[in-house]
Amino acid sequence: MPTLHIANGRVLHPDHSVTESDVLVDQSTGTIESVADPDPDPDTDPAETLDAEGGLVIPGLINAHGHAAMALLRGYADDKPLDAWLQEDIWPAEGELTAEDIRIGTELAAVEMIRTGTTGFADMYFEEPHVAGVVEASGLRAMLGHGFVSVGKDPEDARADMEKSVNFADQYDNLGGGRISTAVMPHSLTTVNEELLCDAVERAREVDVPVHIHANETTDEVDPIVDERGVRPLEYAEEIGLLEDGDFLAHCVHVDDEEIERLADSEATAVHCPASNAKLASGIAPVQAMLDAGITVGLGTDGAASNNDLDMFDEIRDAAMLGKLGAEDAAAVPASAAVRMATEGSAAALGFDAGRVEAGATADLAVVDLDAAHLTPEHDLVSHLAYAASGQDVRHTVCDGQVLMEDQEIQTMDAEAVKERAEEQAADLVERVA
Ligand SMILES: N[C@@H](CCSC[C@H]1O[C@@H](n2cnc3c(=O)[nH]cnc32)[C@H](O)[C@@H]1O)C(=O)O
Ligand SMILES: [Zn+2]
Repeated sequence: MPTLHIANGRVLHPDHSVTESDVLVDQSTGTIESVADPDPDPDTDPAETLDAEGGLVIPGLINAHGHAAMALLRGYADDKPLDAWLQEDIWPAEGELTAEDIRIGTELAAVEMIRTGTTGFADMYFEEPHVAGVVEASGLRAMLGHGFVSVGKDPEDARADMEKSVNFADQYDNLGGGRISTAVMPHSLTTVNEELLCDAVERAREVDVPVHIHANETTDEVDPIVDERGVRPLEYAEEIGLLEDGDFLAHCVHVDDEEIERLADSEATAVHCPASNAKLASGIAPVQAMLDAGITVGLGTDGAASNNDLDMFDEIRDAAMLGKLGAEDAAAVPASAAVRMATEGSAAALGFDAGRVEAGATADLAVVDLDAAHLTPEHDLVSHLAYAASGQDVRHTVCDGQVLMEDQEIQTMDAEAVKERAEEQAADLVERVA
């Protein structure tokens, strides 16, 4: 049975204590076999050793909301609010996206994620079978779904798109050696009409997958629901059958106290996207209040076109910074809470048995190099993860027991070729849109 030995480093445990420990990974099951004191005289001869000397073994970070192929639209349109940005720039460009654009954009995202210690991600986009192909080849873990809207569409086309979302979720769940899971993904509570939303939720239950949706991202999204229905969006969400176990809501920026309570009383989770919310000036989510209420909160970058990178270390820092500003309290969203959002919070939101370095968990890990001026001195390593480290400090990335990056060299993909191809494809896309 092949064993991966992550040796000579320190380990961040689920309680956020740090010890000098070795991690043994059973590569046949992709799980962590043990986290134990370093063995000075190992009598077994592990097939593979990853040297973590001077490094910290952390759970692989999990990006719980995004649109991976939008990496191809990074820097394409900036400095606009959500509605104008989507309608004037992004949707017209997306109208021209081919399956090949999406495959290459997703490959670019995969390279960036592996490079920066992200081992799992959620993706709401289109041409998802091609996304699944990239997930399979890259070795990452992912929760995938076909996103759909009804606004601006012929009702029959919109219904067909909803069916496509259900069929994809049904057919691709648990593929990729179990690394792929799926959800039905209506775009938002305002861009999909009530009838289609209700049907999508019902169909998701039938095929036994969760629902992922953008919720309460901007006031422009909340106000029409309140005006037309006289209820807050999350009450509407519950009325149409959402907020069940496994459902996860992106953003939750403009949620009032009653909605926070409703979400806390439900089995659904929230995914906080601080950088996207700041860049589109959507607002500041009441993250500390959500955590205090007992809501499981994960962390996501959203698409690279509204971030503009997929580095989850940045996201952790933004979550802590914005959380403090929003609560007007420097004690809000402390380092440890922000790190937990990107690890166990995101894992719980996506239903991954990951987000912790512990025997029995899936072996989704990253090793962060601590030997850097910006990570010196070592008063508090959790503080460093939240406030000082970046994805560029990641030395090794492991997912499902497979080494995806060793010594900053990606093993499963040709990073240089992917970048070159993405550059060409993006230029080609811009010509097609013009
Ligand atoms: N527009 C598609 C379906 C939606 S897929 C997911 C969509 O989310 C969009 N998106 C990206 N970032 C955000 C965000 O922050 N809020 C809302 N939508 C976003 C993205 O551009 C993409 O169109 C259709 O024709 O049916
Ligand atoms: Zn989004």
